[in-house]
Amino acid sequence: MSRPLRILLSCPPTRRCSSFVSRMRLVNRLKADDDACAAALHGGRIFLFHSLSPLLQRTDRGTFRTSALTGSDLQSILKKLGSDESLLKESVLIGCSEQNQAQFCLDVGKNTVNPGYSRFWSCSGLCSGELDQAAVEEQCGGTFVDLRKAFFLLTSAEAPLVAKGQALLRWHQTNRFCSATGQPTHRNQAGSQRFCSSGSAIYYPKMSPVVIVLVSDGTRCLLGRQASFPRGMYSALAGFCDMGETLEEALCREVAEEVGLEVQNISYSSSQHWPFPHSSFMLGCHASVSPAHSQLNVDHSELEDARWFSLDEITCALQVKSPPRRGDPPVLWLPPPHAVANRLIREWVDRQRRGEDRP
Ligand SMILES: NC(=O)C1=CN([C@@H]2O[C@H](COP(=O)(O)OP(=O)(O)OC[C@H]3O[C@@H](n4cnc5c(N)ncnc54)[C@H](OP(=O)(O)O)[C@@H]3O)[C@@H](O)[C@H]2O)C=CC1
Ligand SMILES: [Mg+2]
Repeated sequence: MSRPLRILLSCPPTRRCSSFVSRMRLVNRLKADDDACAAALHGGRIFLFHSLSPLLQRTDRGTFRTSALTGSDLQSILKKLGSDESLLKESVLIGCSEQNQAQFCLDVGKNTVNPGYSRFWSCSGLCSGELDQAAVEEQCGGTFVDLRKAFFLLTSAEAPLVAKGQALLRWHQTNRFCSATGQPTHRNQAGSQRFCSSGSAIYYPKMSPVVIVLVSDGTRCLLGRQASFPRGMYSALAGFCDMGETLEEALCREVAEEVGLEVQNISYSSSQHWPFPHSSFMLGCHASVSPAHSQLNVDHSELEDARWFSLDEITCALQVKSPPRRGDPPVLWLPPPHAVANRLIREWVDRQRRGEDRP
């Protein structure tokens, strides 16, 4: 039996660690030490997924929150459902709470079937088999909700947690073979790495870098929509970075490709992990064009439409709380508060109100 983690992981007695530092060190240690990570599972909190949909609970106020079980509670539930502890060990580490409790995600749906999933605990095909969704929901008192819906039902504190968990679970489910040798890969206990069984390669979870930019001409901001967006929704321009590009190069290329403009005055705002459709690392920026060079030439193979919007139009759109329904009059709808696009738009509005963005 391992020593209690709090002792194992504490800072040297002469130096007091801040709680942030000790949490980061706890996570780092659990990634490196399979035994410590397996021990942490029992006292940790585990967020359940079924076929990549997170388990949510409805609160008394009708809102939704994530539902995390302790390792021991989950163990009893798994036992009741005819499963065993080896399924618990397929959990992946996603972080650590402010109370220094390790946080994990576990998919009990059909994608978990992966004989030899763990490097240290051999599993037969059966032990990592799918659990019945309705039976798990009943035992846990929650509902598995598609991530696209769940992400926007949760608060901005909880949404990134399930997004990260789903992205990590998805990465494991789609990286079971080494792309160099074709051999199966195996994970460490935390799920922060996969190893080729031939010993020739280590793989780490990946995100694709995406630049997202709100272009301003001083009094208006530029938003575009793809045909696949929900009705009425426009967002900041975005695009995947090409191999070898800087953030600035990717930004200038994307704007040139999509709307035919040359931007200047690029400034970085903030970033976010975006789980849709796969894992992207969104790098949010502002940029500008002069009003004399704001004529759009939209590439309709990329965007259904792109337009300049005034401060009044954006201010009204920020008040719209739900997407327009079929039959409703056309209304501009902006990406929801969790999206970095929304943050860029709000920053632009603030700057306009302070008169900072005008030419
Ligand atoms: N969080 C937020 O606020 C927002 C997030 N986004 C996200 O930004 C992402 C990128 O925006 P989008 O305008 O679609 O990007 P792009 O303008 O780069 O166009 C997407 C196309 O680029 C190609 N592509 C190149 N590299 C990749 C890669 N690594 N992964 C996937 N496709 C690639 C694909 O073309 P092909 O299919 O022809 O191969 C794809 O259809 C989207 O996933 C979107 O969800 C967008 C707006 C707001
Ligand atoms: Mg794009």
